[in-house]
Amino acid sequence: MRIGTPKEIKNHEYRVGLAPAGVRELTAHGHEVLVETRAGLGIGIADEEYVAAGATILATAAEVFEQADMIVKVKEPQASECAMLRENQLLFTYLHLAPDPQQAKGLLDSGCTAIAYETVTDGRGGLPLLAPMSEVAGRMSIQAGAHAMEKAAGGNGVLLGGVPGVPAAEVVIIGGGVVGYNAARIAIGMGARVTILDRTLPRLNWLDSVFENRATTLYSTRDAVETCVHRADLIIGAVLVPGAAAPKLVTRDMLKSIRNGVVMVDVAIDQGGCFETSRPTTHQEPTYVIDGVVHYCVANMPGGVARTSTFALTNATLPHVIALADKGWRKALSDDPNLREGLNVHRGQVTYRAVAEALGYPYTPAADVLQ
Ligand SMILES: NC(=O)C1=CN([C@@H]2O[C@H](COP(=O)(O)OP(=O)(O)OC[C@H]3O[C@@H](n4cnc5c(N)ncnc54)[C@H](O)[C@@H]3O)[C@@H](O)[C@H]2O)C=CC1
Ligand SMILES: CC(=O)C(=O)O
Ligand SMILES: [Mg+2]
Repeated sequence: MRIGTPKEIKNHEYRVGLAPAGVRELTAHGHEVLVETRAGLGIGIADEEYVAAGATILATAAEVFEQADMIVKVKEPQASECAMLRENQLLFTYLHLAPDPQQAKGLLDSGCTAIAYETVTDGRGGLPLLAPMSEVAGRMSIQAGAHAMEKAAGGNGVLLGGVPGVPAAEVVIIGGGVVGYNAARIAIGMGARVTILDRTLPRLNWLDSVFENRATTLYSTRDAVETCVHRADLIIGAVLVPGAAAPKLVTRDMLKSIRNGVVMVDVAIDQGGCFETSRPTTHQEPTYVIDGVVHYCVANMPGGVARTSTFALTNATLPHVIALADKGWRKALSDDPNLREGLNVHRGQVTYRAVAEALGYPYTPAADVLQ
C-alpha cells in the first residue's frame, strides 16, 4: 500500500503523523511511504531522516493526497485537505466530527473512508489513541493555566502552590479521566489544592485511592459544579462522552458569579467544549476574557510540545497503521472490533452513532459497510 503523510497545517501544529521509525517498519512490511517535504522539520526531523528510513519525499501536500491510498495525519483535515480526499482513499487521523459540521460535510462529499483516532477503543473502556494526547494535554493544562493566572496574562495573580503563610490556589478539575488524572498529578505536584469531579463512581473510587488525601473527589452534579467553580482559581474542563459533543457544564450564568481573573482551561474544546462560553483558540492567541474570566481553549494543545507528542502519538497509532496497510481497512476492521469503533465515515455515510446523532445524519452501523 502507498501511505502518505502531509505536513500539518493547523496553527502552530508541528506534530507529524508518522515518525521515521514508523516509516522503517512500514517499508519493512513492503509498503511505500510518501512524506511531504519539511513535514517533521518543526520538531527537528529532517527529510533526510525520513529518506534514510525508506520514505519518498514529495514537494507538496497535493502530490501526497493524489498518490497515497491511505493518509496518516494528526489533526482533523482542514477544508483544503478535505477537498483533496477522494473515494476509495483511507484517512486515519483525529476527526472530532460531532462539533464540526463543515468538516463532516467535506468528508462525506469526498467519498473517503475515515477512521478517527479518538473513537478507537481498547476493550477495557479506554480510548488508546486519544490517551497519549490526553496525558500531554492534561499535564499541559496546569502549566498553561498557571501561566494564564499571572497578572500580565490577565489572571488573578495567584501562585498555584502559594507560599508559606499564603494559601495555595484552588484547582477544580471537571472530568477525572485521562486528562483529569494527569492535570491533578501536576497540580498536586505544584502544591495546589485540588478537587476532581466525575460522574462515574468506580473512577472516583480509583482517583481517591491513587491520590489518597492529596485531592478531594466529588460526584459531578449541577450543584457540585456550581459550588466548586465559585471558589476556584483555576478550572479545568476535561469531560468526554466518546464521539459526542461535550455537555456544557459551566454555563454563561455561572460565569457571572466567578471571580475576575479566574482561569478556565477547556481541554474538551476539541469536542465542542464543556463551558458554554468556550470557543476554539490557537497557540498564537490562546486566551480571551468574558465577564472577567480568562478562557484558554486551544484545540490542539499537544501541538505545543510537538516533539514529545509526536512520539507518544505514533507509538500508539503505528500498530494500527501497520494492520490497515497489511490487511486493507475492511479486513483490519473485521478482525479488530476495537479498531472498527474508529470508523466514522465511509463513502458518504456516517458510521458512528454519536456523530450521526450530533449532526443529524442517518446512522449506518460500521458492521453494515464491512460486508
Ligand atoms: N484540547 C486538546 O488539545 C485536547 C483535548 N482532548 C480532549 O479532552 C477531553 C477528555 O479526554 P480524556 O480525559 O481522554 O477522556 P476520558 O474518557 O478518559 O475521561 C473523560 C471523563 O469525563 C467524565 N465525564 C463525562 N461526563 C461528565 C460529567 N457530566 N461530569 C463530570 N465528569 C464527566 C467521564 O466519566 C470520564 O471519566 C476529550 O474531549 C478529548 O478529546 C484530549 C487531548 C488534547
Ligand atoms: C486529541 C487532540 O485533539 C489533539 O491531540 O490535538
Ligand atoms: Mg465574573
